[in-house]
Amino acid sequence: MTFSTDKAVTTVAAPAQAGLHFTPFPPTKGAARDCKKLAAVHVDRATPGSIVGGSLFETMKASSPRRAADAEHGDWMEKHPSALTWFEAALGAAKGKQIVMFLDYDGTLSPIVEDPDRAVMSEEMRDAVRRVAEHFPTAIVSGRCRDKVFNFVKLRELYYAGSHGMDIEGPAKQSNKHVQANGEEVVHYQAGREFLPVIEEVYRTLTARMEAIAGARVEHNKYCLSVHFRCVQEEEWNAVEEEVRSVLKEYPHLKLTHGRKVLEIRPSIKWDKGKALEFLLESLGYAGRSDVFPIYIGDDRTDEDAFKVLRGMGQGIGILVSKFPKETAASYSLRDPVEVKEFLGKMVEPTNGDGPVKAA
Ligand SMILES: O=P(O)(O)OC[C@H]1O[C@H](O[C@H]2O[C@H](CO)[C@@H](O)[C@H](O)[C@H]2O)[C@H](O)[C@@H](O)[C@@H]1O
Repeated sequence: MTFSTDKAVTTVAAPAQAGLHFTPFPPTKGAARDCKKLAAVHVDRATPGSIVGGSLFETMKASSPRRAADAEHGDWMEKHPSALTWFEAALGAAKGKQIVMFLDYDGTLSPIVEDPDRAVMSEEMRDAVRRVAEHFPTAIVSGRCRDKVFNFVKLRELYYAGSHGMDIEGPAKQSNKHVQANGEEVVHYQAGREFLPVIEEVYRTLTARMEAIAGARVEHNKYCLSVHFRCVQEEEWNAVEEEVRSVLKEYPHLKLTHGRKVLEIRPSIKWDKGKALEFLLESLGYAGRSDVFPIYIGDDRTDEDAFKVLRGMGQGIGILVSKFPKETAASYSLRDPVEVKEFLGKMVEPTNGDGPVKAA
């Protein structure tokens, strides 16, 4: 079996020359979860003597970052050059245009850690994001629910698209305005509200089922759920998947995708991070304008929907955060959140007098 909705990411043709490329909740109880401690209370659910196989195991092996031979890595870097090394080229096409920044959270602004509740971002990163947002409209686009990602980022001036873009809010601009009870005008959008009771029901069922699998946990992200198996012994990954699939059989209007050691359950609606990017550009009054240059930085499969939208628009750049070659529709790459911070810092450095880009 394969994950039905986690579509294979488009492999993109190599740019002729690097640089000329595509200008083209509830919180868990108590303390941090420690994978080693959880492994110690591991209950063996694998069939004795069985070879671990099947979809999840195979898919994870296939999609997990892996070390590549130097030549393979070199080829990949030619297709997806470093946005730091090729900074001038990457941002050259933005000259005179309005940059709009889109930033994924986990693995992009914060390093991947075992306990999702502890994926905090550094003060230095917060400063870098704050400074970028002083110059360009900036949105955080995350699989986490909006409140949770806001509590990590804590910057009111940003737009937040939580639950994989299904729940969007930010300062009011051009369109999609909504007047709140306190009279404040905000950009506001919620897709799939009708799914909230179903998501709640599945959350309760899955949480109960996962109690039998050491290290597994279910995270409530309001419009979607994340079933984490980072702390589950590899032999049991299939058990996690089987439990999830057996529950989802009863819910044909929910779909299953996967990210970094996480299974993600969300409503089967045509809404994703790419749609959120389009919605935000429209809300800011930039829909259909050729003088806009969106930059999207993300590390995970769900970010590919946004990279593809940028490719389709032929405007802006997608930047994949990865140390290893991965299939991606992004044009450029950065190795890790440390490089993301550096890139954000460079974006607001004054260069050539008026800088490479038009300020917001
Ligand atoms: O769209 P994102 O902001 O990247 O959110 C995707 C998922 O991120 C989180 O899980 C991932 O990060 C955790 C903390 O580093 C890590 O423990 C986990 O293994 C990763 O998959 C978040 O907890 C999920 O709810 C998001 O769906």
